[in-house]
Amino acid sequence: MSEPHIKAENLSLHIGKNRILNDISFDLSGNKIIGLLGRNSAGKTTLLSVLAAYHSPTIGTLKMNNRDIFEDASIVEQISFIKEESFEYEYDKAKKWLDDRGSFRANYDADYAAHLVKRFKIPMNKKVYNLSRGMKSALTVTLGLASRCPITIFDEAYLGMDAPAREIFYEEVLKDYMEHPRMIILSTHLISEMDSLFEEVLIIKEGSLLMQKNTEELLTEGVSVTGTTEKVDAWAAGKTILKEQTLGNTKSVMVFGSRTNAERQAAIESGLEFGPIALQDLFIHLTEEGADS
Ligand SMILES: Nc1ncnc2c1ncn2[C@@H]1O[C@H](COP(=O)(O)OP(=O)(O)OP(=O)(O)O)[C@@H](O)[C@H]1O
Repeated sequence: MSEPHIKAENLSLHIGKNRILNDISFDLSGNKIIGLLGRNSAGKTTLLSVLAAYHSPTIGTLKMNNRDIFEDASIVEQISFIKEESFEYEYDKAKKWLDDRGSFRANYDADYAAHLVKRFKIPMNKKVYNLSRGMKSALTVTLGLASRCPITIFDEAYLGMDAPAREIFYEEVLKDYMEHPRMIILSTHLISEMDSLFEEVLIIKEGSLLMQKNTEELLTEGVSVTGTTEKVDAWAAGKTILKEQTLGNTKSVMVFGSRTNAERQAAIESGLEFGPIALQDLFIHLTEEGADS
C-alpha cells in the first residue's frame, strides 16, 4: 500500500440531538506519529471511531487514499483501532484471544507479539476477563503494535497501565515505528509523557478542530517572555497572550503566534528573556474556556 493519506472535509457527527463533531477538516499524510489532543469530552474517541469506520459522518466526507472509508471494506482492514476494553465477558485465555485476533491481520508479527508479552509480563494463561486493568491494556496494545496496520490508532491506550508499563509502550511505539514506518495516531490528554513522540498534532476542543500543526512549528510559536512590566507589555501588545503573571515590577507572559527572528533578537537586546513553553502548557492554555487561538 502507498503511504496513507486521510482527508476529512467538513466532517460533522450528530448522535440524536447531540452535535458531537462539528465541521472538522484535516489532511493527514505519510507515515508519522500523530497526537490527537483534547480535554475530557472534546470528542477524541468519537473522532477516532469515525476514522476507524465505526460511525459514518452525518455531514461531510472522510477519505483514505481518495476512497471513502465507509464504502470500501478493504480500507477498514488497513486500520487498527485500539481502545480500553472492559472484557467483562471475554472468557478466552489471553493467548487464544491474541492469536485469534492476530490471525485476521495481514501484517501480524507473532514473534514481535511474543516479545511484547514478555516485556509487559502478560500472564497469557489467564482468562482475559480475569486480567488486571493494566494487563488488559497491555494485551490490546500488544495486538495493536504487532498487527502493524498501515493506520494504527491508540485511543488513550495507556489507561490502566502503571508508569513502567507506559514507558515500555512509548519505547515500543517509537522503536517499532522506526523499523516499520506507518501512520500511528495516539489520543491523549496526558501530554507531558508523550510529547516527544508526536511529529504532528491535531488539537480538538468541544467537537471542533482547533488546529493541525507540525509539533516543532507549534512549539516555536509558543514562547514565554519575562522582563520589566513596561517592556513586556510593549512587546506583547497585539499578540495572543495565553497567560500572564506579575511579581513586583517583573512580568512574565506566555504568547502564541509566529514571530520573526529579527523581532525576537530586538526583544532580547532590549533586555527581555525568552523561554520555551512545553506542549502540555500550550495545550492547557489553547484549550482553555474562552481561549481563542
Ligand atoms: N453515543 C453517544 N450519544 C450521545 N453523546 C455521546 C455519545 N458518544 C459520545 N457522546 C458525547 O460526545 C462528547 C465527546 O465524547 P468523547 O468520548 O468522544 O470525548 P473524549 O475526548 O474521548 O473524552 P475523554 O478524554 O473524557 O475520554 C461527550 O460529551 C460525550 O458525552
